Amino acid sequence: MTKPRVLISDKMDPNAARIFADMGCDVDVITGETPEQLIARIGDYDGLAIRSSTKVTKEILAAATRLKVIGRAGIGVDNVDIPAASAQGVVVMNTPFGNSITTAEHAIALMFAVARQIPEANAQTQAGLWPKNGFMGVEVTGKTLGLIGAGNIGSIVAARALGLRMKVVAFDPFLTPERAVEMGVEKADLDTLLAKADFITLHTPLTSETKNILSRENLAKTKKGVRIVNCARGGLVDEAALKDMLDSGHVAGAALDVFATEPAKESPLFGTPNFICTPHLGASTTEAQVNVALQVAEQMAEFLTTGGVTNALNMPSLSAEEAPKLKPYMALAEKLGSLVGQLAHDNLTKIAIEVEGAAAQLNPKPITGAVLAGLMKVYSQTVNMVNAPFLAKERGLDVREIRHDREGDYHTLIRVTVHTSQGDRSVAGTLFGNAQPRLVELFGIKVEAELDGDMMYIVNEDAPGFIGRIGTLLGENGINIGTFNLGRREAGGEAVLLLSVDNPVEGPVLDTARKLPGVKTVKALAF
Ligand SMILES: NC(=O)C1=CN([C@@H]2O[C@H](COP(=O)(O)OP(=O)(O)OC[C@H]3O[C@@H](n4cnc5c(N)ncnc54)[C@H](O)[C@@H]3O)[C@@H](O)[C@H]2O)C=CC1
Ligand SMILES: O=C(O)C(=O)COP(=O)(O)O
Repeated sequence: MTKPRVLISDKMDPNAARIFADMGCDVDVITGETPEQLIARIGDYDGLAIRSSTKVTKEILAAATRLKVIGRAGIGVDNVDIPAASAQGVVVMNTPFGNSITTAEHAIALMFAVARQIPEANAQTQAGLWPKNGFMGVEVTGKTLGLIGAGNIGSIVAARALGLRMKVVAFDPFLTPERAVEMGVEKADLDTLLAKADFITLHTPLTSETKNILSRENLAKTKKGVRIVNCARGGLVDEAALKDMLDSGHVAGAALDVFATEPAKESPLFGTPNFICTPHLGASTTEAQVNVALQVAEQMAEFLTTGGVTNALNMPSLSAEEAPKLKPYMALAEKLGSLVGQLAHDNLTKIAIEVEGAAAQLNPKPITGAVLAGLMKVYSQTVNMVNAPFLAKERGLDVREIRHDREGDYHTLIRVTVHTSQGDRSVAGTLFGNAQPRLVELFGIKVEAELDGDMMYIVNEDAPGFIGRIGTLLGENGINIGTFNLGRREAGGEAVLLLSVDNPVEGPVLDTARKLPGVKTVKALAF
């Protein structure tokens, strides 16, 4: 098997490259390239490991024909076009905790730096000015910290602030009252926070809701003398309004680690008194960088070599332990989806995926993803488990997952039922020896067939002589039959024939087969 190839395109701790190599990947570290250079290169890689500098745009994804996974050594993934990656079937994963302590500590460091004007005092002292009377700071003890966003980083900042004997007021619509009590913070709405806070720190992602959350209007609602720290994402604070408020003295100090446009090589804020900044250094400690590098490389290599999925943002997790168990089920699910897609794909509005017996003990999401991927191969060459649920949703397909713990005739079963203009159609399959996918039911008729390679599907009136006739037709056209699977509703009723053939059955042979006496349907299938 050829090794998966991974590109590390942002500066990352060398442990990442080592882990990729140790876990069986070929890895290249090529950082600082232009988008054009990356577009020219990306087609050779199965995995792309990034931090925040590489912007994974639609254009880059379009050139990434082999790409299976993007791994973000860090938290924020706003530099990745996730809908485009999902549509293309590329898994996007991050490392949601590896740098949170470090980033929380940076927020606290910046809070102290603005409270005591440390950067400016340092600069003037080193310039030989000894400005002992030029600086008067404030204590943080007893002050109120307004926390916007109380997730992983916000919670750590809150704990540190409480340790510094501050009061913490938090605004986060998803913070439950119980969790607020547990954290020792007061849950508040945004206006209350703005009115109460002596310091405000931000810890939310940049979304349509949080963009400009500290707008000019909201900044005007803050207490005079407030100090503001943004270590989360540029765009949360209106930078022009912040400049005006610092100039007027309403805001006593501000510290930004992140800017609306990065790299921020110029800004009206630069040079403003009581304004300090760092170049997106929130995650830049040795500890955090080792954490995220190890984690992203492990997650990506595991996905590329075993199919295990951890911390993916566009697909359900699948542990390395689960992945081998699920693999044969996913193969069965994809084959059943594909069979349904090839035989009954017109006007599909609903699909139900039922798992029974041993299959019901497994994570249902990958099974559903595989059924949908098989089903939609009829429409799309690039569909896979990652993008199939998105494509199904886009098409308005109603997808249901049903679990039956009981065992029926088989110890494990997956049944796929679609609702078509002709009514419900159902196929079911099992695993022989827990490994070999087998079709066991086709549109209400019991059969037993391996779905593999080129096949032919025939529905006919069950009557003597038919099998001979079809055998002769295929033989005359040089088509060798591999396996022959027959099922029927009742003697003399409707019969289904599934043949595996050594080469595809072409149109003229299918047409002749359709004209044989008693034949209702003939179709070539491929798996
Ligand atoms: N400066 C840097 O180098 C770093 C920045 N970050 C950024 O810090 C931010 C926070 O990261 P985490 O705490 O790990 O994320 P998280 O997902 O654990 O927490 C985010 C919190 O924001 C809350 N939130 C969402 N919408 C909100 C809204 N409209 N109003 C108020 N709260 C809202 C969520 O409910 C959640 O609790 C992210 O943007 C991340 O990218 C993370 C690491 C390093
Ligand atoms: O993890 C995050 O969200 C960060 O913003 C850290 O960014 P970086 O990896 O330092 O470019």
